Amino acid sequence: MLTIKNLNKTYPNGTQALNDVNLSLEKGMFGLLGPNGAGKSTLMRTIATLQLADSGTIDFDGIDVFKHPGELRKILGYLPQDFGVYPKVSAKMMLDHIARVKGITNSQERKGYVADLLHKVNLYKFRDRNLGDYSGGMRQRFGIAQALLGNPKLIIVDEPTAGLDPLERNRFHNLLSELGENAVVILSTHIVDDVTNLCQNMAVFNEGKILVQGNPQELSNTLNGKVFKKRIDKSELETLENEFTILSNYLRAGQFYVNVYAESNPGEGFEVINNDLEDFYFYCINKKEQEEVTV
Ligand SMILES: Nc1ncnc2c1ncn2[C@@H]1O[C@H](COP(=O)(O)OP(=O)(O)OP(=O)(O)O)[C@@H](O)[C@H]1O
Repeated sequence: MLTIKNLNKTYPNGTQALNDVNLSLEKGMFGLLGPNGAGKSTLMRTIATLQLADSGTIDFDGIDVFKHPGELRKILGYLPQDFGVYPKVSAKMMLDHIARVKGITNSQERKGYVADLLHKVNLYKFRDRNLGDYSGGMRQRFGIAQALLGNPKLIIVDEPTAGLDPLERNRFHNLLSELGENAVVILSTHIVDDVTNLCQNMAVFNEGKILVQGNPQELSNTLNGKVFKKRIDKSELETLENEFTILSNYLRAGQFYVNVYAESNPGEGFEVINNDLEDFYFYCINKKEQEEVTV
């Protein structure tokens, strides 16, 4: 349904944010996972017709997105990374306004539609509260409501859970997971758990490039038996870095650990672990000097 071919973008300051991006997506939740500065927002904004690429094509259900941006906008729902709200306007009034802009001119129809949406994102109770008085999680749910206006076929959400507490994040996840049943949903994030929890399909993205694409569990499984953990003294880290492919270092209950990638047990003190998507993600990012990750 969404096909991106040979997409390139270099900003005037010389930063190459998109480097020959190719992607093919069908209905469902797709996770675009990458570190800060990888180029995720550039890709999201380009798909959402807010900026142009230097070269390449994007096709959604037969619409050439660069030639007919207006056609795409009719079926697009977009929650940008920096989603601002008018603080002195209520959720109900704001959604009503956006619905009118999106062409729902009949006021009775609009009223019912907005009420449905507010129920869906669990904000009906707070419909008359000013958006400026919403919590971060409520604002994000409002953001989803506005992105859902007009039953979009393509939904883009850019780093939506950063800053949400675990409860709000859960609520937000439940809401997002419903969307993938009827639309192509692209979730751009640097939070590995969001992708593990929500997505059937994902790509690791870094330095403007898709490093690998596939099912999160299957990708993670490719490292089975090859990730080893060791408790170390923090001072040993530098030496270990020269010797091994370190995926991550972290604290657990005040103790310092490293996760290492190796074909077989690298030696004393190391134990094989039940590796997860985070290990796979770090593995890909560490391999950044390579064109593509072989799985
Ligand atoms: N308007 C711009 N002009 C110049 N460089 C830009 C512009 N927008 C983004 N960049 C650069 O392009 C690269 C990709 O940025 P982008 O915001 O797309 O990444 P990202 O993956 O969304 O990062 P983050 O997770 O931090 O939001 C970065 O190096 C960034 O500094």
